[in-house]
Amino acid sequence: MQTPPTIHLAPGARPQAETRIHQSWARCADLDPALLADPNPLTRADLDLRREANHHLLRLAEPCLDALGALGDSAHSVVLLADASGLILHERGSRSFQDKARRVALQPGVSWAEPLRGTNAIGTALHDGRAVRIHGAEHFLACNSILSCHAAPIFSATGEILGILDLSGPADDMRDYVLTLVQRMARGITDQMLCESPLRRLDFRLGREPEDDGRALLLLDDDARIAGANEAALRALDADWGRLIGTPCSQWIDGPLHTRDTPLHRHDGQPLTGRLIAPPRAPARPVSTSHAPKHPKAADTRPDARPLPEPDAVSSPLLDQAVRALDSGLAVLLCGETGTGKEVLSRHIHARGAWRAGPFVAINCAALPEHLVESELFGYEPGAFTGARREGARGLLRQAQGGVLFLDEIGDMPLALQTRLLRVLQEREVQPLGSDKRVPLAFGLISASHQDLKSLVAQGRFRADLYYRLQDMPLHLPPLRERPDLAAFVEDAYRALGGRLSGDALAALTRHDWPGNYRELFSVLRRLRCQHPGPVPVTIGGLPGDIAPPGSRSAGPAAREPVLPIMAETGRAPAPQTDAGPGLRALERQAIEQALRDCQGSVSRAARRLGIHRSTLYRKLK
Ligand SMILES: Nc1ncnc2c1ncn2[C@@H]1O[C@H](COP(=O)(O)OP(=O)(O)OP(=O)(O)O)[C@@H](O)[C@H]1O
Repeated sequence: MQTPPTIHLAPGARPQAETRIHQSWARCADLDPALLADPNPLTRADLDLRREANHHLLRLAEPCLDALGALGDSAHSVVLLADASGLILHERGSRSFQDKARRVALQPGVSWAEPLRGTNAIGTALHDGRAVRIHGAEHFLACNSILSCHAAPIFSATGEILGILDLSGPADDMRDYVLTLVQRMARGITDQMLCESPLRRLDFRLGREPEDDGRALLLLDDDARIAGANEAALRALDADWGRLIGTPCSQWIDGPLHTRDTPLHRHDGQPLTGRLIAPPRAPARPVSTSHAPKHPKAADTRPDARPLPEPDAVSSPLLDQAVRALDSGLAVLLCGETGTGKEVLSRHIHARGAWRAGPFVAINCAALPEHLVESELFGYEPGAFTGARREGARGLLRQAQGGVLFLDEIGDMPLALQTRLLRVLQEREVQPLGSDKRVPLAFGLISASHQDLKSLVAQGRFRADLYYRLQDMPLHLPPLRERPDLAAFVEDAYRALGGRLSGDALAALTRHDWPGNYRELFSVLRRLRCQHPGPVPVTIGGLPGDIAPPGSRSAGPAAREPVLPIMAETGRAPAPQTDAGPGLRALERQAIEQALRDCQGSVSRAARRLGIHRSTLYRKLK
């Protein structure tokens, strides 16, 4: 163990700073010396990927890095931006000090998390979630005593640490104002994030006179619930993010909210002044349906008239996370097997989030015709190429302006197109074919894939930088078989169709693997109900052959009922029918006619009830 540090408290510094540094030393006491001695910087390519993964933070921090970098240059210091794990992403400032800092691995590509570098400003600020200065011998590693470092966490609007801003200089040149400056800059990055949110914002301050404690900002959703806050707002309301987020604003602030400065009151009667600020406008209005794309299978800009299955215990927490992320400008990536509800969830995210006034544009990247892909996505000017529409085309990306762009099956996007898409997402601008103008884009971005994008990246089939750009908030939709409440879910779903299941049938349905997930389950249940329209519970013998265990199909009275050979929309071939016989066609016909009668002749509804596509039903009716 090294000698405990000498604490250099700045004049006016609070004594707990000393305690915090001692606590950090205590945490570091058992660290592995090998880890500390050999910081291994990331390769350039890996560092680029980490930067890409933090592109949102980098874009917001850029002006601060420039401003602090200029200061660092004149003060022989460096300014550093680290990600939420403590890995240094960027540096600016004095070249001569950068060289010195590199000797102790204070450089991009190296993590300064406490477990790897001992007590230090970046790692300790990250651990404590609070700004800190670590000066000279306060550093756990003796080699770092040449440094005087000031670091402050950068918070998201809901209180997660997104990264750390740090200004480090030589230990013999300690300046007291630097920590306050770094902290203000870090808070400024959070404020910028709140100001860019597509939600309404309440700018307020304690008292009636302007003060110098920074603007208190709250993001409000349409129900006037608090969706985000900065640190000044936490101080002004004497609250923390955990208590504020999701609660009605009226629980904390009394008084009418206006777009001009208005006297308000804190819940304990303290006077406040505040005003509502409208969200930044999207650069263009949402499109009308008359601009619907030529390839309806590849893209869908029409509102979906079908009612969405309501979020339940499994999808609700995912929905909350996704809405929060999208509203703070992050890209959401939904991963999950086919039929796990990725599109359903994305439509809910659109309906609940701040982009809901705009369109929902779903693009199936697997179905985009390759030769038209560029023009369909990016749009074109009149006469841009042979065969182009005379009036030109806006392109699907612009159709999503002010709304949500849903890139489904993103793993199937051709590599060349990935490069172009990446550029558009980085620059937030699109240049239609044949045009020299760039059009700014503003929309919430949700992507989805049933494939493991990481392994596609490893195989060179998906661009790593695009992957990181799409997955600010990666969410996994669990397959049906992982639902802890699967039995109750299946039973309720069948009851909602008006039928009942015996215990053994329910057990078999619960044991089934459901490779087609919800799509397959609902298709099977609808088919089952069609075969067993009466009130008698369906027994295991009545289940399709691939779901009932071998031998069970002859067990009960329902076992004699044949299974209709209607192909379920699971994307798989129908299971082998053990009891297929000459009467099957007649039975199928009977089921179809019954469904049509039940649905008053509506082919669409009958097809839905039978679990087949409308076109399949038309074919069978011929
Ligand atoms: N939680 C749920 N409860 C009931 N039905 C659901 C649920 N989630 C999805 N579904 C239904 O399952 C079907 C598939 O849903 P969806 O298209 O959203 O899945 P997906 O993951 O996007 O599928 P794919 O990867 O094949 O595109 C839809 O008919 C949808 O209504």
